[in-house]
Amino acid sequence: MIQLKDLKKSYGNHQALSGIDLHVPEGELFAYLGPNGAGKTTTIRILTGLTRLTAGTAALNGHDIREESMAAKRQCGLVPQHVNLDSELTVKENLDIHGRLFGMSGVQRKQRIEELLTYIEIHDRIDSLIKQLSGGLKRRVMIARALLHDPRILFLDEPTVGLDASIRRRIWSLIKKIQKQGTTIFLTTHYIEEAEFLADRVAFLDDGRIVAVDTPTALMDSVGHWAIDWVTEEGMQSAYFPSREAAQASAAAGNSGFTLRRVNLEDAFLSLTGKKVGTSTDETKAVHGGHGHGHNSHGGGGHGGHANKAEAGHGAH
Ligand SMILES: Nc1ncnc2c1ncn2[C@@H]1O[C@H](COP(=O)(O)OP(=O)(O)OP(=O)(O)O)[C@@H](O)[C@H]1O
Repeated sequence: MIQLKDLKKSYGNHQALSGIDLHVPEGELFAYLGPNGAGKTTTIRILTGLTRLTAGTAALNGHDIREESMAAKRQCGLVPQHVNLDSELTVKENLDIHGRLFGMSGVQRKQRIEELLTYIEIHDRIDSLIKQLSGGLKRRVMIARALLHDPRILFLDEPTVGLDASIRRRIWSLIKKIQKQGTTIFLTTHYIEEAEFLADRVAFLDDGRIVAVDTPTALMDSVGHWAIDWVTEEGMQSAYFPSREAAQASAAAGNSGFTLRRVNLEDAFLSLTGKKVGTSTDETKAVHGGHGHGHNSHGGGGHGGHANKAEAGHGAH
């Protein structure tokens, strides 16, 4: 369980977090979604004891991170955004060092390392040097390292950034498997599909503030179910509709090319903030069309058909 009350963080005059309130119950997979600089990593760094909060309170499984910092730290494991394994050491040696830091005995370390490497399916690489591993395998070793002391809460900061789609999906399965064991998972991402696929609930973070917290479905439903996109001189525009038929009817009334697709979390974020979250890797959902459409009719079609502007091409990471 993670509890934040009015959490604030300033770096000099810059307020990175402006009063975050959150409750993540035990066993939940919670995604923290926001664009670059929104404050995702700062939140994780505070919760894992890597940086100090400026105001407010935070607790992990009831342990206040300031008053009971050691107990709070034992509750959690962290997989940081950037690979920070020792590349000249083997998988086993990297994990062993971490176990020593947590005061585990030699027998405990040996047993747990064997168990975890089997669990994450890289036991055959136990004696490989880190520098010989692919990006996906390094990420798995980092997850194993974070789980070594058997934490009840796992923080994953952009766990699949830079990995290709098939490797990303393997990491997603592993994350789901870890959650099934009862671990609370707090994950930051700006991959829309990652939050949609994995999360029980999602928080939208923008400029140090939470603008919405709900299930992915509820957040998407608040916008509509189907979207059409079209390009104007001002950039990409989108309109949202309650049904595919309504979206198609509106698109057919126009006179330029359009894309018909399902609404996603990016649309929900865009509706609330006017900004894009970041990178969408979804290649499959869009359907292209293009005849008879007047742009100004977008958004007028029925319930939920509202328009939004997004800068074309913005948001690549
Ligand atoms: N050590 C620091 N000193 C000064 N400013 C910082 C520091 N760390 C972060 N910031 C600023 O705080 C804000 C939040 O940064 P943070 O790294 O938490 O964002 P983020 O959502 O994790 O972004 P990203 O997706 O790029 O990792 C940004 O404006 C960033 O420039």
